[in-house]
Amino acid sequence: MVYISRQEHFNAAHKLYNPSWSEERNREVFGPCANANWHGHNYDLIVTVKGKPEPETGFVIDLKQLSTVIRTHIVDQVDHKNLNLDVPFMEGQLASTENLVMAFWKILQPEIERISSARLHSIKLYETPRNFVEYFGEE
Ligand SMILES: Nc1nc2c(c(=O)[nH]1)N=C([C@H](O)[C@H](O)COP(=O)(O)OP(=O)(O)OP(=O)(O)O)CN2
Repeated sequence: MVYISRQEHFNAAHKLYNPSWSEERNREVFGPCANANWHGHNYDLIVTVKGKPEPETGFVIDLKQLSTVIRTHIVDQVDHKNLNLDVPFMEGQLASTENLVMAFWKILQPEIERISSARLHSIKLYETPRNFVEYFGEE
């Protein structure tokens, strides 16, 4: 089994805010991340798939095709957007890094299976160079 990864990048605005809480509670829990006028991040997204290299190509998956899938279904939907307001698949969810990777998994898994016999292994999302989340599809 070989694990192969593609990294993509996007910029997006958000705030961490629970609408069922008071302003004070949001400020207490989320601090400056609850700022009413939003803040932005330069996100780095790393998608890893696993499989056996195909004898005819030596590829587990064509990285160009993997990049196209990630860009079309994720990056184009979130880049230069407000994650709380502009992204239908995040509607009603807190725009945390954890919730983003889980939403990305639901979208990418079937798309990767459609183009390849490789399987999605993990999604890693850097919100800042020091804050990142990795998800393996477990419920
Ligand atoms: N469990 C989570 N905790 C936090 C998340 C998150 O998505 N999940 N998000 C945030 C903020 O949005 C953001 O990541 C915090 O930014 P910041 O404090 O500026 O982090 P930096 O790494 O840039 O700065 P340091 O100085 O290293 O703290 C908060 N928590």
